[in-house]
Amino acid sequence: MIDKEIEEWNNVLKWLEEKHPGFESNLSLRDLPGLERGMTASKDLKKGETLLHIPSTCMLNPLTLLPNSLIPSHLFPQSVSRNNPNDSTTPISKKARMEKGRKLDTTQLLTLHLALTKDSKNRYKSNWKEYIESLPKTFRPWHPLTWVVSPILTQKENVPQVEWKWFNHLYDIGLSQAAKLKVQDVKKRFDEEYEILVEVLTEEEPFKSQNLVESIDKEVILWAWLNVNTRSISIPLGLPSPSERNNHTLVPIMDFINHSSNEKIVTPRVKQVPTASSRIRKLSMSTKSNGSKSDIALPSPPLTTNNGNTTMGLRKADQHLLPNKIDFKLVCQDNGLKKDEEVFFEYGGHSSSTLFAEYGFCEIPVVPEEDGWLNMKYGEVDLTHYVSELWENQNEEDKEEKKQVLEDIGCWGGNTIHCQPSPVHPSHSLLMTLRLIHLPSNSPKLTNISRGLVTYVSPANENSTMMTLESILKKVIKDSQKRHKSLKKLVKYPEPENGKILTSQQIGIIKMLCSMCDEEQILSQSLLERIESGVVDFP
Ligand SMILES: C[S@@+](CC[C@H](N)C(=O)[O-])C[C@H]1O[C@@H](n2cnc3c(N)ncnc32)[C@H](O)[C@@H]1O
Repeated sequence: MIDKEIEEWNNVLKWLEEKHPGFESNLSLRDLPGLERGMTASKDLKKGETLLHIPSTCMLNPLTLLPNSLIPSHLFPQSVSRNNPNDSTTPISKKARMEKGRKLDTTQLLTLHLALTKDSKNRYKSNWKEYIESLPKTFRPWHPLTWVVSPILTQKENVPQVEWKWFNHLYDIGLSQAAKLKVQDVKKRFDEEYEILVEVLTEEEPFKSQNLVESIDKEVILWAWLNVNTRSISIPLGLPSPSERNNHTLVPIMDFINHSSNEKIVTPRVKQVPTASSRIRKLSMSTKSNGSKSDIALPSPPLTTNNGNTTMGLRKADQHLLPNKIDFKLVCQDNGLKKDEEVFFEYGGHSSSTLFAEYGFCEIPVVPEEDGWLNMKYGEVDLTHYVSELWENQNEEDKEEKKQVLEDIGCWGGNTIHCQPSPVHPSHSLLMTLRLIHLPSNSPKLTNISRGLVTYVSPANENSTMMTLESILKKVIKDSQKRHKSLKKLVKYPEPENGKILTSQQIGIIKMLCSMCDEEQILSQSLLERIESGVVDFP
């Protein structure tokens, strides 16, 4: 197994070296049993030395795919002007899709490309074959999306039902309401994309005549979709909004780098630099570049990017980045790297529950004690579920009016508590939501609140707000302790009906979920103590 992975890794390197001039790497694959696959320094490296240079030609996105694909070109996302007012993030109905002419966004197109490589008759060969073979082979059983997508349809492929039931049960008993909401959100996105791709396979030629919908089943699409969603990097491709759905790419090698938010160990952010050959062409071009500064700095998920300072000796005026002519470059951080030290970068400012729902892991502090959690850069507890319960008790008219006010001041949603900047505090949105919940119907203060002129309502309102926050925090702690206990029980008493000892992977996942309980309890307890000691002057 490990030999196979090393062979696949060597094939990718060979492919990059032979077919993609400009590729440079000082990274090696770390593939040890029990450890997450990752990238390490191949030798001692000093500040500023190149860790990795990935040419634009080897990236997998609609622009590189268009001349190299059997997917009909009319399905590709259209390169139109930005900020098209008709673009929307709302999914459109099948009828509307047909009337407008079917188009796939980048996520869907890349998912389709990966899925087509699994055609049993091998009709869809990919120029990225070596890269695709290096991708994770399956996301079952560890990615939480797979815990809520039943493998029933794939029984023919012998996906073990017993294992799925165990993970589905784990989802029920081991996830906080906040994490469940986020996993459900991922599922909703997957279900929508799946429906669209089935339509494409069923109705578009040549897929329709080839009856491809039979050979590319849901399990294949799930595999492809999760690869795209857990591994792509934002980049300005000049494709229409919503940008986070269109302007991203798969990037060989770079997508083997794991996440950390620890500033002491992460490399400087990924730099986007002009593809070497594009510099000459670019200087003689009179057309306007699509790569404005704001495009380049686009911080959209899954992985953050930054142009940093452009390198390659270009003058400031020449620093345009052209879609499809952008390389990625990683350079060594200030304190250098020792040979075999792991290389990380930050995927984005994500909380544990977001990392878990989207990528299937969460970050655990080096010292997983109280201080460790309180010092995490993105430490957070999401109270949405508890606030929604209170919100439901408001009368309908109140709800509408207050929701509008919260939207006006940008405080609708975001009911979280945070540990940075220290000490633990509620978000402004959470405070404003609780203050409004305690505001009498038709209060004259609503107008000034909606104009952003007033945030503090009255001592009595603040008192009620703090009491509610206290009671929510107590509930969070209680629920989290209960969940922690159930998780511990799972490890202690493995499933009686199959009598099997848990695998190390199952135990690892339970430990991760227990850590998320620790984070919830430590942050909530810390805020509770602040409130109980009389700190009520939150801004
Ligand atoms: C972009 S890939 C990184 C490479 C990946 N480890 C691999 O084997 O191909 C993202 C995935 O890596 C894993 N990952 C990334 N950072 C991690 C971390 N700090 N701890 C555990 N798993 C991590 C998660 O499974 C995530 O979905």
